[in-house]
Amino acid sequence: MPSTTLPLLPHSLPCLYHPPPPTTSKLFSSSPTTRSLTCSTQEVRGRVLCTAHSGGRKLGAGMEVDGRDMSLGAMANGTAAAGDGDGDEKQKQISPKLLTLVIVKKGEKVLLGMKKRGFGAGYFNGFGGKVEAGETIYEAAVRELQEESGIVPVSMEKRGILTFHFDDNPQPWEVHVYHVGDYTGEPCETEEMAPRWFPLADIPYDKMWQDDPIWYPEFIRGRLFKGEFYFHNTHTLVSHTLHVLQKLDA
Ligand SMILES: Nc1[nH]c(=O)nc2c1ncn2[C@H]1C[C@H](O)[C@@H](COP(=O)(O)OP(=O)(O)OP(=O)(O)O)O1
Repeated sequence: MPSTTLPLLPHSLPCLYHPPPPTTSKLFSSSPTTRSLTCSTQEVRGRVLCTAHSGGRKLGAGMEVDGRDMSLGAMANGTAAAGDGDGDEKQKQISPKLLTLVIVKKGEKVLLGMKKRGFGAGYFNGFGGKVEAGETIYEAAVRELQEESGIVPVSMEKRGILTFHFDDNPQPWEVHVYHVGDYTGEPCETEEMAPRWFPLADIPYDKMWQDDPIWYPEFIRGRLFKGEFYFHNTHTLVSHTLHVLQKLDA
């Protein structure tokens, strides 16, 4: 079937939104998060050794379990830290960086932006970015949408939480995905994004992050979802889990 790609939005349209000057302080985490990992144990010379796995990946080994109920956290250097469930981690965990991603879906089409600079440049994606100090995730989602596409949501609801793990970055990214069905203003090209409408049947997955073909279909079906994605060298998807939910707990 011939492609029915919709035209690019006019480049010359001035964006009405003028972002405030950048702030220097950024919020990189909400509260410390304990990730659940699989721990297989074996006895070695009278001591119990734990090997931690998450998403099929071995994270590390060498922890001694002394009979208490232990929880494990993934660490920067790929090892595991132990706590007894009351917050006394022996090593500090790396909390995920919080980000937002807003996808505008109206009728049978979706608004994506070609990322012009920074992380993910060259990919089509929704609009979003890092949650800054002093703002809620929802507020960050509204701000990033406005900064990157020039539009303001009339209604917006959270649809998913995706966590991206990288073997070349110790800090996971927790991306909160929102749906906008109605908005005010006109999408226009900004310094960061060049917006463009795509028919739902023609989403350009070959020019998007490798996880997108896995969860976009659930987003398009109107479902709630939570996923974990593991990347090699930032861009190559190695493994994942994705769960469709009745309710999002965060
Ligand atoms: N694997 C992935 N799949 C996906 O669909 N979106 C991803 C993704 N990894 C990151 N993203 C999204 C999350 C977020 O909306 C965006 C990355 O945000 P940015 O780095 O552009 O943040 P900022 O706009 O705050 O950037 P700066 O102002 O340049 O620091 O890419």
